[in-house]
Amino acid sequence: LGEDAPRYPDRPVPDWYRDAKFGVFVHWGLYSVAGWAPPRRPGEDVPVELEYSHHQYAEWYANTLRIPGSPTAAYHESSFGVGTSYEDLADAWTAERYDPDGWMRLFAACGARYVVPTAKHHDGFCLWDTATTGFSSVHRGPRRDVVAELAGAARSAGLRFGLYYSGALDWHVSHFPPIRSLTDLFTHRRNDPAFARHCFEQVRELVEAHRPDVLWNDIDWPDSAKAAGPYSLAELFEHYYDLVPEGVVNDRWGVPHLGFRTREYRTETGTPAWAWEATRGLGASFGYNRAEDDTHLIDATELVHLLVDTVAKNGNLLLNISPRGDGSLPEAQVARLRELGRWLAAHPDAVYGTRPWHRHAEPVGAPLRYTVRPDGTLNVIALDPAHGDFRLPADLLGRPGAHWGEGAAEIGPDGTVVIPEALRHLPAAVLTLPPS
Ligand SMILES: CC(=O)NC[C@H]1N[C@@H](C)[C@@H](O)[C@@H](O)[C@@H]1O
Repeated sequence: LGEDAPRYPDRPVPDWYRDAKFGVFVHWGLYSVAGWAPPRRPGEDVPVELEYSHHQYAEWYANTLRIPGSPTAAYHESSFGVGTSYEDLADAWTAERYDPDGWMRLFAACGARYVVPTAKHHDGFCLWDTATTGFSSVHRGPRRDVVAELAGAARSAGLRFGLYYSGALDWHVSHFPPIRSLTDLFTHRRNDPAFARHCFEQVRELVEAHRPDVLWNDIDWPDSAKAAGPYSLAELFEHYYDLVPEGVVNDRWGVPHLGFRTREYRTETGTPAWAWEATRGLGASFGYNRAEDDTHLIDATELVHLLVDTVAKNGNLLLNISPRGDGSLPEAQVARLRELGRWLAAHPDAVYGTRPWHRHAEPVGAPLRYTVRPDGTLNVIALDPAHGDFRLPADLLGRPGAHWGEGAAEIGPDGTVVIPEALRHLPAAVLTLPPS
């Protein structure tokens, strides 16, 4: 790092974050009004040359719409007529069914411990009462300070409140051709001091007004803010941590300062020593996509397995929900969240407050995952109880006091563990072993 490289703080990830394990991401914005992208089922891919013209992320609508011949361009024209711009949609956004308290009570009931809504996505539309632009939900459309309402509702529901911010892309104040490749993603973006100041001032407004427990920046931050000086990122971090001592940031700022690392639609292979977060939508998009149906969404059992696997690997799961433009929540998405919440409510000690064991799973054999409670109790989580009994690994044989939730477990001399009939319908069954 050159001599003008600023000094960044070195801070541990706070325990509240590591104990929380499960958060809800909320991608809601102007893009939710159109709410369309080419739907994609799990495992389906498109050739790399179509990656951007057929982008599955509906929140990329403003970019995809500008790619000539894209399905989104056709959808836009047929839905809104030739000559209607993306930004014209701001005045069509009424959010008439938006219920911040209802959202947050639902997320808390589904076992989330923190929530991260989008304050500004790549389209540049701000969801808070900002002095930096008139392109906001206070000046246009809903005419509501969405972020303020969500912050109040989240904390009333007992949730930690974080904010997503698009630090690299703001298509409202940039004038590039549409992004059509990964190369464009890094060249069609502003890095100039004026933009760096714009981003600094926007995030400072959010920090000072709402003291977010998480600052979730996306993609990168303007390069000119990465040297020492006014409106620098180092100054912004210092201000943030002064106001929010238990605050935590992610790893997408493009500087040698991070809190938790992020994996988007991906997982870690093993158990990293550092705190990390797996994030994904319930379908293939973060923003609402009206073209998605039940068959495009992860199913509830897979969701439980995703959470358990992530936690066993020292991660958190930040699971996204995509409200419609009117503020209602897609029923199929809510159903999956509730199913996950039911499992979590029955097995809280298998997840919350745990830390990884020395291995997260078995290399071969029954699909087991391990987590350790603060008192040293080992949770042996069977991911597929319907397929019946499994064998305890050798290093767990003979440990006394094995228990299922309600009763002692039956373990044969060869380690065979009989899964009680009553547990075989669950997405996962939890056997506990007292500290050895
Ligand atoms: C890996 C990466 O930079 N992803 C950017 C991606 N992040 C998602 C959480 C959504 O907000 C996408 O719209 C965004 O482009």
